[in-house]
Amino acid sequence: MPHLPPAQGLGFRMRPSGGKSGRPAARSVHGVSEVSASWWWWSQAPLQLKNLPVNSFSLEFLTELIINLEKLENDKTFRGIIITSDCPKAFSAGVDLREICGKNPAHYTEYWKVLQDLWLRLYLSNLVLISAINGPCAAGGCLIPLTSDYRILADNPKCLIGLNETRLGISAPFWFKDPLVNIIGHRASEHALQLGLLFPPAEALQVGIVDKVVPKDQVQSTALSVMTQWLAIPDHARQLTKNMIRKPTADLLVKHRDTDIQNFVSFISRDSIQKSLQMYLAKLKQNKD
Ligand SMILES: CCCCC/C=C\C/C=C\CCC/C=C/C(=O)SCCNC(=O)CCNC(=O)[C@H](O)C(C)(C)COP(=O)(O)OP(=O)(O)OC[C@H]1O[C@@H](n2cnc3c(N)ncnc32)[C@H](O)[C@@H]1OP(=O)(O)O
Repeated sequence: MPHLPPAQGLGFRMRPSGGKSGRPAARSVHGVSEVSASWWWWSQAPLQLKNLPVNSFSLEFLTELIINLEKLENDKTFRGIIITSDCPKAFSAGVDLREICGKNPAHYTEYWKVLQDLWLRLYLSNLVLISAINGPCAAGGCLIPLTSDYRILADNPKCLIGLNETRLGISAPFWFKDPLVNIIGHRASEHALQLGLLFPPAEALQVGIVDKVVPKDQVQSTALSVMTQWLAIPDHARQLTKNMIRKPTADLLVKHRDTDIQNFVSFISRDSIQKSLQMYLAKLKQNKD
């Protein structure tokens, strides 16, 4: 892991709500983020993503997320995580475009490798992962939902979800496409991916990219109730089954990850792509005004 300087506004929060176990809240500060590990409910941890303003995946944020997931995975008292956003504007805006614009090939290589690491850790996690999606998530912003076991989306027209890469003039990586195919099927994925569809809640539910749509103020309580159902299953049986179903998909990335990195680095280093990225970033800033 690279050494990371302290940063403000970056972190993950595990919010206490009068935990049933009676355990005292543990609070520790690590490098870039403050992690307050408390018990909210027996063996489930709410993980709130907070990289203001839009939870874009900076290298630093990705690295911290991986470290925190590893800690939860190794802490045998946790059996599941509810992942949500603590940023009002988005669940996640995906790849942080500043990480892939105006940097050098070594940086792009490291960035893509860490993004792959996060995907692998999530996709093969032994924990029950539930995405409580309380904001928009486009393209790379779908990484966490697509690698989760269950997705709950807030019923708000701003909460668009989907792999819209083609609309940005790029193609989704195969390891984004594969989980989508596994979730919504081949034909629906062809349609969604080629057209770069971003689904509003009702359509997202219909196509199956999310499992439930509920009013925004019920996303957390619904996630808790779904988690209770999943935790009623013995861990070892559920984990073996999850692994059996997901391993072939994960193995594809493991096998092809070096080639995938090379392809990404050579693509992103092109002058034409760098120019498009600069224009897209400028457009995002203009839209704000
Ligand atoms: C030509 C484009 C090419 C893009 C990629 C090229 C190559 C990559 C190759 C392969 C990767 C494939 C797989 C993954 C791809 C991705 O994830 S690409 C990123 C996809 N995400 C987006 O396009 C989301 C863009 N953002 C938005 O749509 C909106 O910001 C929003 C999340 C809906 C929130 O809207 P709003 O509430 O109106 O907030 P603002 O638009 O004002 O945004 C606030 C600030 O956040 C900055 N920002 C937004 N998204 C990103 C981002 N992805 N990376 C970095 N920064 C981002 C935005 O500029 C604002 O900044 P300032 O406050 O103005 O400084």
